[in-house]
Amino acid sequence: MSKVAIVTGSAGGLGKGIAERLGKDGFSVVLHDINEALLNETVTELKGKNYNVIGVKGDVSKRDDQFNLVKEAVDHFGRLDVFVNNAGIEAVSPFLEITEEQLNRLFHINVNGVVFGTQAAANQFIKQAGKGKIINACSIAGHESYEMLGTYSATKHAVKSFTHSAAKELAKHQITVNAYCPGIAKTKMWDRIDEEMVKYNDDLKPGEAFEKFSSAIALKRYQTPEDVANLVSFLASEDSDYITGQTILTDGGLVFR
Ligand SMILES: NC(=O)C1=CN([C@@H]2O[C@H](COP(=O)(O)OP(=O)(O)OC[C@H]3O[C@@H](n4cnc5c(N)ncnc54)[C@H](O)[C@@H]3O)[C@@H](O)[C@H]2O)C=CC1
Ligand SMILES: CC(=O)C(C)=O
Repeated sequence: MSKVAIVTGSAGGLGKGIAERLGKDGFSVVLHDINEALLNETVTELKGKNYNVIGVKGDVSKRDDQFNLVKEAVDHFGRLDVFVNNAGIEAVSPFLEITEEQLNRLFHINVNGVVFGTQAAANQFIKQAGKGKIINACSIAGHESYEMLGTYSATKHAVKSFTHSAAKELAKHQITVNAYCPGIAKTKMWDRIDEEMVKYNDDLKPGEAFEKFSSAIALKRYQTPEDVANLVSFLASEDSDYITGQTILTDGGLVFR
């Protein structure tokens, strides 16, 4: 029986790249997203490449949706081995303009989502007599706090903290909890960040915020979903069995810790 992985927010962007890589690694993969139309498209695309995948629509910020996601995975594939808390959203604004709505929206999805996903996956791993891997999307913004991305950076610092505490508590079940911390990847998320940064700075033209951030990368190229998937593939494999509670940077040399 092949191993089973769930990847949240995998209809597009980094999540899609991770789902495809885990499929290539031999996992049966449950794709999950709030965007049902895009999710269906991606599931069809990956099935066309002969990966063993299904799609489940849901919202990571809703605890019931996360438990339902794990149930659907187990009903369909019989077990669960890896849960990737990938879904996340951004917000761009000066600190003095951060609103209650922005704080609630980002924390609900980026932080509550990771907590609920971890709880749902860990419950299943414990039912299966332990062992399992939880892998969270953190960011360079979980190590460094960025101007105009204050709320987003705070949520990623919270992801780092929950990665540490969950790793400590779940280790007795042989469950590992780690996080990948990407740098600057050209997904829809960065298209939106770039667009918003232009609105707040008359000197910036479209594309320039992305270029400015990217130009500081030591390896001199922006990140692809495959770069991120390489690290997640390792964290999902037995080669990472002795690693837990780590938030690992994959950023081409941008933030040095
Ligand atoms: N793109 C980048 O440069 C970086 C991204 N990250 C993190 O990587 C993760 C993926 O980012 P990207 O692929 O760039 O974003 P993206 O915006 O391109 O894709 C995110 C996916 O998550 C889905 N999603 C959004 N809210 C959801 C919800 N409530 N429930 C379920 N699905 C939902 C979206 O529909 C979309 O398909 C995020 O957690 C992000 O914070 C971290 C560092 C850098
Ligand atoms: C999008 C992101 O994670 C950044 C700017 O670090």
